[in-house]
Amino acid sequence: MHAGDEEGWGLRVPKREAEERRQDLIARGLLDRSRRPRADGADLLLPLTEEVPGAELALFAAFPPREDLPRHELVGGIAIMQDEDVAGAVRILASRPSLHTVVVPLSAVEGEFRTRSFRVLAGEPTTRTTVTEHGHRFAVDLSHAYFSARLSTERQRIRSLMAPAERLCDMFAGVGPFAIACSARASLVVAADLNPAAVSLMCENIGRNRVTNVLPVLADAAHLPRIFGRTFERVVMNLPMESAGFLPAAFALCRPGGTIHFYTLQDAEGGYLERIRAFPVKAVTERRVRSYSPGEWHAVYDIVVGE
Ligand SMILES: C[S@@+](CC[C@H](N)C(=O)[O-])C[C@H]1O[C@@H](n2cnc3c(N)ncnc32)[C@H](O)[C@@H]1O
Repeated sequence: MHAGDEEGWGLRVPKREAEERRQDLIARGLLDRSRRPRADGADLLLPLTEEVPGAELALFAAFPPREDLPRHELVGGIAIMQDEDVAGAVRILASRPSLHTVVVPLSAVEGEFRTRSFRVLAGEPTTRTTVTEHGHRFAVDLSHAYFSARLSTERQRIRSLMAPAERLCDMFAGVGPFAIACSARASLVVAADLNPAAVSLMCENIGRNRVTNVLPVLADAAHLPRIFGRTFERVVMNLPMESAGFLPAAFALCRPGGTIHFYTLQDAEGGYLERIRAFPVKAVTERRVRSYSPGEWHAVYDIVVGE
């Protein structure tokens, strides 16, 4: 026991399941984020905000107050800081047992592959980590392939819209998070990307998640209609800077009555409606996904394809 340790309810979980169980407790509002999980042999005790079935009383240390830490974003076991602050990075690393590395970006998200370069400020010298999202585990490498944890709600939204046994085409699939999140509802998911590193990580993720109906394709999305024809009930286009140029390919892939989810960056409500209505469209709805910069946001247009 250490000075400052306090008794509270905890849930004992095997260490190898800890990240998944932690996410589940977060989703149910039961994880006490003010206290540090405690290792006990092959188990981890996760601190709880209240007693739940199977909980036990244990001693937990308090985390240093979060407001004292420099701003950062978490992707799996990696914290991405905004500024190059080595002392701050060391404190961030010590603040959570699940973290292995703290990095700072050296560039914006750039190039055809939408990647960034990073400098490691603390911890293991790697940009590779594992992200757990709604029961799936994704291998990601921040400097070699695009991944954004902020799109997890959007992935679940698309999944919830799917009818059983749909054929889905993810035109810009990255390491496969949309494709794999939606695979349980689909008969077939074709998941394409131009970046060989992204497709290689996607293959790893297909294996890790024991998914058997995702077809990874290393290809330019513009070529997909010639390979697969107009065979899909749903098409995901997540290349927000340049998706509009691929609308002809998306309409050539999506069957009448099917839906295209067109993600784009815009600075005016309905900014892309005119371009979309140049195609056969039965209905279209628009939503804000997240803000990008002052006056600009990522939007998604859900387009029901007409005859
Ligand atoms: C914004 S990322 C989205 C990745 C993924 N959908 C996700 O949410 O993590 C866009 C992806 O499109 C890929 N890409 C860019 N141009 C492409 C093209 N012409 N055809 C296929 N993929 C492309 C990039 O390599 C990148 O992985």
